[in-house]
Amino acid sequence: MENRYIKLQAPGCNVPLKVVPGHFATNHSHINYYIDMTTLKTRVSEAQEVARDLVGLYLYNTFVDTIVCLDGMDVVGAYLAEELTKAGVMSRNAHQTIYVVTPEYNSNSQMIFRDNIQPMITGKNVILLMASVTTGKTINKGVECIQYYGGKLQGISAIFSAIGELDGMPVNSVFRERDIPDYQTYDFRECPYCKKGIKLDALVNGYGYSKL
Ligand SMILES: O=C(O)c1cc(=O)[nH]c(=O)n1[C@@H]1O[C@H](COP(=O)(O)O)[C@@H](O)[C@H]1O
Repeated sequence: MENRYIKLQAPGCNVPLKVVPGHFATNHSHINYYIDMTTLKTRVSEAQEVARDLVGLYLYNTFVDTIVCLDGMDVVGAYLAEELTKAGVMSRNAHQTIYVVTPEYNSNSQMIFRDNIQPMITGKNVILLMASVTTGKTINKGVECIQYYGGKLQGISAIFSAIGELDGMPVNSVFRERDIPDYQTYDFRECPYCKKGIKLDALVNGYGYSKL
């Protein structure tokens, strides 16, 4: 798998998206490309570039108090906070600085925030930041969690998103479906690869992949 990477560019973005064609299962669907975000999420120069691209998608009259990171997006989240501040996006936090937090998953796979983190969500202007979005089901869980704790959702951002909006809320992304030629996502019951008896190459989630 490591040798099958294809690097794709998006207009205005200086870092490529690495994708691997094949047959993969996420938590919510089967997909024909694994999108490898490893270096975009962990290499400082790449995370900074992604943050610079994402900041342009926010209006300067938006308030941002907290960035909730899923999919291991904390490094990008910290740079996004810095870029938002540099761009003049305001925070209502007492110390004029943005919080960057990650929810915990409980034993029922629900996203939760402990008591010490809840004040960074309740009544705050929140951005949800993800690595990749395919069906939007993970976004729904994140939004449910933010709203449960009383956060005010101001935006959703991702490095890659196959959808442009969810329930009227735009999903801002550096890379879109059109940037990956022939990107397909299937309900596992309808997956044409499975129907042809083609085995899965790997299971993928926000941490990475495990080959099968
Ligand atoms: O389906 C993805 O977006 C996805 C593609 C991929 O190549 N790798 C991967 O881990 N995913 C994960 O699938 C989840 C999003 O899928 P949806 O819930 O279907 O939008 C996120 O947690 C992604 O990290």
